[in-house]
Amino acid sequence: MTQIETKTIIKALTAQEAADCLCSLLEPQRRTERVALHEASGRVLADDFITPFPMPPFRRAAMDGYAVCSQDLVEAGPDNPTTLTVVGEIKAGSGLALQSQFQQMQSGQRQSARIFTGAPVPEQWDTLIVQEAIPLEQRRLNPGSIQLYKAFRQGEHIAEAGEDIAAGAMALASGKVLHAKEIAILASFGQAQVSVYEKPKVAVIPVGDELLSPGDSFIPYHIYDANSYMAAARLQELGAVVQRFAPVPDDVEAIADALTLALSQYDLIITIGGVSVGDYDFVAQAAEAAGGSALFRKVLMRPGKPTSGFIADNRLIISLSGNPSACFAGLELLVKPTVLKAAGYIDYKNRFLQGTLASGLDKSSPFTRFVRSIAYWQEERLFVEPLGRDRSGNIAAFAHANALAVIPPGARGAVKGETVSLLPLAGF
Ligand SMILES: Nc1nc2c(c(=O)[nH]1)N[C@H]1C(S)=C(S)[C@@H](COP(=O)(O)OP(=O)(O)OC[C@H]3O[C@@H](n4cnc5c(N)ncnc54)[C@H](O)[C@@H]3O)O[C@H]1N2
Ligand code: MOO
Repeated sequence: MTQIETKTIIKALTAQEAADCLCSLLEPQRRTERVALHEASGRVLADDFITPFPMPPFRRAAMDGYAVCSQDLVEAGPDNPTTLTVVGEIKAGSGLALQSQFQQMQSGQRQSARIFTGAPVPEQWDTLIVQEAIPLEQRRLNPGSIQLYKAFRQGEHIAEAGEDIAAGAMALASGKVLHAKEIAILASFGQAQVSVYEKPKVAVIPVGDELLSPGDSFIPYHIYDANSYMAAARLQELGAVVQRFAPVPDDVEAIADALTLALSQYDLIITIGGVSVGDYDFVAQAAEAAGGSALFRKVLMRPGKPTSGFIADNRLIISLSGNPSACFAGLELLVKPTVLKAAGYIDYKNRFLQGTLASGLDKSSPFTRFVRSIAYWQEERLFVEPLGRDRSGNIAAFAHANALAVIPPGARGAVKGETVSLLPLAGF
């Protein structure tokens, strides 16, 4: 991570600026490991993959039919059938013996071979005629020869060695996320293992005297810690290894101790709660006690205004608000791009879409609002419908939301039919 000059610290940023600030301070992931190909899904490729051989690896049949020399057929026509002798059969998996078997063949001898999709095509033949071009009856009655009534385009239905990917080509660049199709490419080249970036290790520290962990006996006027579970689940989806800490009480020393421990073992630290302006909001003090300096102490967004960023020991601490919706917004807007970058993604920034507001919002806000909404397509237009009941402490709208609608700051809110940006969420 790059060293920060304390004098350039900015205290309040927009959500985009805060995400950019965090990402700019992260060095790209460098630690790598080798994993079995069948366990590589979702991982990020650490080295460019240079092909060790061409693909296809050999000249092969793309259809079931007959291998022929196109030259033998140049004079074939409706009134001038040309007969070729079928001298053998080649199927997929036919080995080297095949090459010698057909070595003697030359063009002009009017010879062909029965051949099947995926089989190697010996050099002597340059064209494949699909079996449908020859009547079934004729093939059955006389499998030893074929009669043709027209010429065929040279090279038809033959896949040349390397026509898909040449040997020595960069088939996949480092930073590529390995999904099914990338894994298919690596498997095609016989790679049983692949070098990927290590998953970033992230600590999640919930803070608050009121917090119980799921499974604890209920205590009146306490609440169950929902946010650290939400954060851990999201971080895992994003490719991180997560350690969820037990809730830490509202105590500077206890929070600072948890941060110090986390800073010694994890790449990135997420705290939740205790970051606003109340007398018992100690996260900022604790971050400083643990050696951190503030990058920003407010994000100009709703929900999630108290979201803060710190840097300590060249590691980032992202402090999310305790209100579940605020925590959620912070996860999507700030933590997601940061973790993706930490995981080695090249393309880690959030992508916003444009949609039409399906209903108006007359709530004003001095900051940009990120409103839990349902986005849907109708007649090729993208609409976005705010879900309402969007108080930051509420959780009911979570289950339905598949987007955050971005409502610009201002006194008037937004009107139905207005074009707004939206951030797609899981389920869109
Ligand atoms: N006088 C002011 N008060 C508040 C302001 C302000 O500007 N002036 N900002 C408000 C805003 S906006 C928010 S958001 C909250 C955020 O406060 P914190 O981030 O410090 O969060 P807490 O106070 O610790 O908790 C808020 C709320 O969320 C519940 N919570 C906390 N942790 C969890 C968890 N892990 N799982 C589920 N729920 C959690 C907590 O019990 C509170 O109800 O501050 C406003 N106040
Ligand atoms: O900014 Mo707070 O996160 O709205 O409730």
